Amino acid sequence: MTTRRKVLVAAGDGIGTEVTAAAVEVLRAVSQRFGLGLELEPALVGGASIAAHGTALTDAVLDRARAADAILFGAVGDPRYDGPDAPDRPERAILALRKQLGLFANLRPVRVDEASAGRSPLRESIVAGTDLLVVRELTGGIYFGQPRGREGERAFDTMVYTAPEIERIAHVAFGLAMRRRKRLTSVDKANVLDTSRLWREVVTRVAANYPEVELEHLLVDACAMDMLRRPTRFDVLVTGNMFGDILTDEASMLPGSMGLMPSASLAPPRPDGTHPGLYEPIHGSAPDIAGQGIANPVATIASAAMLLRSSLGQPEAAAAVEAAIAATLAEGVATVDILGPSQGVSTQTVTEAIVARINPG
Ligand SMILES: NC(=O)C1=CN([C@@H]2O[C@H](COP(=O)(O)OP(=O)(O)OC[C@H]3O[C@@H](n4cnc5c(N)ncnc54)[C@H](O)[C@@H]3O)[C@@H](O)[C@H]2O)C=CC1
Ligand SMILES: CC(C)CC(=O)C(=O)O
Ligand SMILES: [Mg+2]
Repeated sequence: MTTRRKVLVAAGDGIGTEVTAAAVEVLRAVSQRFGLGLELEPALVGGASIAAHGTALTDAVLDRARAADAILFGAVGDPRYDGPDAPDRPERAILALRKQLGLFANLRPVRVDEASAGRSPLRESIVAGTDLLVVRELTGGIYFGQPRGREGERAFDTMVYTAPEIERIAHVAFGLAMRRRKRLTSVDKANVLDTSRLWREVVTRVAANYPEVELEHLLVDACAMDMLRRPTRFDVLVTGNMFGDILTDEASMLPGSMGLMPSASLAPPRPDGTHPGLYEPIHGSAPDIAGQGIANPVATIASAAMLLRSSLGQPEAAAAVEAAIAATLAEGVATVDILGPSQGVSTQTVTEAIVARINPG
């Protein structure tokens, strides 16, 4: 198998820089322990790139992203560039990377383990045992549809999906369901939207290739409710770009924090079976806590584990990182979003505890 090892590290803004620095420490430790020879190359994106170059994503960084074996991404978003006169919007960087690199499949696992199960008995009784995977279509839908624009007091966006776009994400989701508990929930708004009626038709068609998978269709509003009422009933969910974005922020409250939610954004596989991919926590730059050293680094470190497995073909190294995260949380070492201000520790303390478990030397 080809040795893949060049990782572009695009930290971005706000807590993106803090949680990415933590994941880099972990990648260095795992590289040392497993002799991976990882090359970690920093790159400016988002507000940091606007400040330096006037644009959220330079062509040079896009070229480096194309050439890398994988990308570790923090988060973009900076209130300084929210206004109408801003030279660019930081968020354009992540949207452009997804589109330009063809990262159409966004996998967002949600697991509730002992350590993160709710701290109230009622909550624990609902969420314990949750193990679901949201497969979000990432390069189509309303975030990319044309036309879009603003005409004075009127603004518009367009939701577009084509059958081939739906078909390929459906195949990814059915394939993953086959390797899990063989249940797939397709989430749409077919009672209102034409794009959703096509979505439902195409997913049903693709299902014929996977007779062992039990398929159900669920409207997105009902899904939002059931995600909180009975999350353990879900195995794999497949949905469009915006619904997947919203449902996964909601799902982060099952383990208890956005800071526990990793993600992988994948392009079609290479001949050796690995995928070009971008790996990022599902959260944003969190300006409300940026600079305080209290951001939860677990989502980004768990994203780095996904990177090792899916883009670099290093399942043992990935498992070592995941085991170190689980052991650290189980021992009660966690940030304030999990344990509250009196017991929560800093980003650095959690990171050091994870690194120490990977590389005790
Ligand atoms: N992929 C990306 O780069 C994303 C960028 N954004 C951008 O981030 C900026 C802030 O957006 P928000 O709506 O505030 O969403 P956010 O995800 O940054 O924060 C939402 C809430 O969760 C908390 N939180 C998030 N991550 C955390 C962590 N690791 N540890 C502890 N607490 C955490 C924050 O403190 C905040 O209270 C915006 O500019 C938005 O556009 C938002 C989502 C994804
Ligand atoms: C810029 C946004 C679309 C990013 C986001 O919220 C996400 O991907 O979860
Ligand atoms: Mg989001």
